[in-house]
Amino acid sequence: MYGSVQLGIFMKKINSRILVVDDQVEVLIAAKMILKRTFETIVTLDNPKDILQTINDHSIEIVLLDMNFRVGYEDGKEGIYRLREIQEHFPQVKIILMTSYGQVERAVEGIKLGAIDYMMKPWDNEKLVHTVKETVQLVRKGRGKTVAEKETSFRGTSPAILAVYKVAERVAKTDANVLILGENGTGKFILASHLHNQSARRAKPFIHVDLGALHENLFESELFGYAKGAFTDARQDTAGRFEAAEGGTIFLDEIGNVPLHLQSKLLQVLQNRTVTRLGESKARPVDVRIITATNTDMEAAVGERLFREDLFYRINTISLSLPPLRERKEDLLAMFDYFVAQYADKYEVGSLAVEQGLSTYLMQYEWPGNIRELQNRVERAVILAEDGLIRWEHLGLTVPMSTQSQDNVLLDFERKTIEKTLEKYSGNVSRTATALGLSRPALYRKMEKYHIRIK
Ligand SMILES: Nc1ncnc2c1ncn2[C@@H]1O[C@H](COP(=O)(O)OP(=O)(O)OP(=O)(O)O)[C@@H](O)[C@H]1O
Repeated sequence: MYGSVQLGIFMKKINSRILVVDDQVEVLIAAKMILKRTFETIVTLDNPKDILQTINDHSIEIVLLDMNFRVGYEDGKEGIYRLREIQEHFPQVKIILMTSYGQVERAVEGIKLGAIDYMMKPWDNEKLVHTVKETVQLVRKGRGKTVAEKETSFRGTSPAILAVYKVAERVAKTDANVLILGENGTGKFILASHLHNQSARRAKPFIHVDLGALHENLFESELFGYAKGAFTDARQDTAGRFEAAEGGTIFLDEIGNVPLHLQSKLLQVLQNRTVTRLGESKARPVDVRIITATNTDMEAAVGERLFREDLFYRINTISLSLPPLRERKEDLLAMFDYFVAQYADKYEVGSLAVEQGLSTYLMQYEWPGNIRELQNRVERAVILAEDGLIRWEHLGLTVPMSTQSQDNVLLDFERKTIEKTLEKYSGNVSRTATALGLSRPALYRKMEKYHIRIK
């Protein structure tokens, strides 16, 4: 019943460039056969010495890297060496390690060094494809971070964000379905992964599915899986994302985009806690926590009958609303500094200063793209900054100038900067003045103006 109509759709591959490195040619052939069904470009290599050149020649995004390349040297050291080499030259490339029985410790060492994941050889085909798909998503979303890094993300101290995270801490421990609301770029993904990481399910998978990016025709097979022969291109039994998340959490992003006829299928899964693969009649139980997110007004969508009310109530046991950045401006400057430091580190540009008065403009701007926009603009600015100074024009923004409130923000910023710098230099006025690019008398005048005393 899922025959030829879907053939064309299933032949559409994920656009990604993947390199598999292993000294055993059979392994390369097998990996290529499996991966090429799903991914666009698969390059294989049996000599690790050519890795860097190959990554460069094919603009590789993901490397599946064996850990041993010579008979008699099976301690995984060479894998670690190659991992470091790739990271040094191509820090944006994501690496999945392939390891044999008995070498998990070495693979874990690799994860600590920044590899995204590891696969045991001989691998399970479904898991291989699944892991690579997850990594493609990380590449796409620019989130090639390890779990540890995600946890260190900047949260802020504004009442608006603290309130959300206070509820989140309580909710995380439960299995309640959570609906995260918020404009694009407000940190919904970060919050969802935080909920998972704080839950008892943390050691199990966290599976992110962007329903907004998922073609309607792929919805069922992707989420629920399919049996061999269910449609022309279904060459083997394949688990869907719900099964992949077994024991863990599934994060259904952009839930508001699911068309009505598919909402009922989703509702069935949520109600029965079972999934039925396409082409099968057997219902398989799944133990999965469900977190959803959207930037659409769900109540309005329910009112307009675009979203099923029963499904809405089921996903909405608890809802958490992330404030837009313009409503948490208390966090803006600290978050700006956080991203500057992060990108200065990434691009190895040393420490960067910020043009005087820049914070005024930052505070004036509305940030319609929220944290993502701030992050992207800072990245751009760090790249464009000259002589160690970030200027307004590096951000590529235009904002009207010179109102009373802007002046106040500017003064406030200046006062805080002086206080912080004095603190940093333990009240030493000469060193503070030098750090701020002021003469000592000028600094004293400003300290007097702001009533700053040395503690
Ligand atoms: N608290 C935070 N600390 C550091 N970075 C953050 C924080 N919140 C969000 N970001 C960054 O901002 C960007 C957007 O965050 P995220 O993807 O979680 O938002 P979103 O609401 O899921 O966006 P969208 O709705 O567009 O998918 C990401 O690159 C993320 O790393």
